[in-house]
Amino acid sequence: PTESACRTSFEQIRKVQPKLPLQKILQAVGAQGETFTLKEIIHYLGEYIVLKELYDKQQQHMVYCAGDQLGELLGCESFSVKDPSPVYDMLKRNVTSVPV
Ligand SMILES: C[C@@H](c1ccc(Cl)cc1)n1cnc(-c2ccccc2)c1-c1c(C(=O)NCCN2CCN(C3CCCCC3)CC2)[nH]c2cc(Cl)ccc12
Repeated sequence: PTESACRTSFEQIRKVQPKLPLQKILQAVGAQGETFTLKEIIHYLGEYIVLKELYDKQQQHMVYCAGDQLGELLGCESFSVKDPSPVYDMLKRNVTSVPV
């Protein structure tokens, strides 16, 4: 079962514009352009975590982002991928919706 099954349709299609600090993180993993779907942003953030090895090799659901720009944005030192709320709260604060 893919996690996208539980994603709202909004995340699948509507484009949002990340604010500058989030945009910088997405660009670090090769994202191009100014607007993305939330699904794309989540995908890029996952790549970023892997690329910067922010996840715990033993407990791979734990992300330690203290000292990283991601941690600044999230306002936390670590989080579990099993509890997406800090990430979605951060996204709400760091994207603006693009008028249709
Ligand atoms: C369900 C999903 C998720 C998605 C959103 C949220 Cl708010 C939580 C959780 N998820 C489950 N594990 C991860 C994960 C775990 C460790 C390292 C990187 C990603 C993710 C995250 C994805 C992603 O796009 N995931 C798909 C393929 N991932 C599987 C895990 N894979 C890694 C597992 C550890 C070893 C390296 C590969 C990478 C590809 N995007 C994210 C972005 C953030 Cl801010 C946080 C976590 C994730």
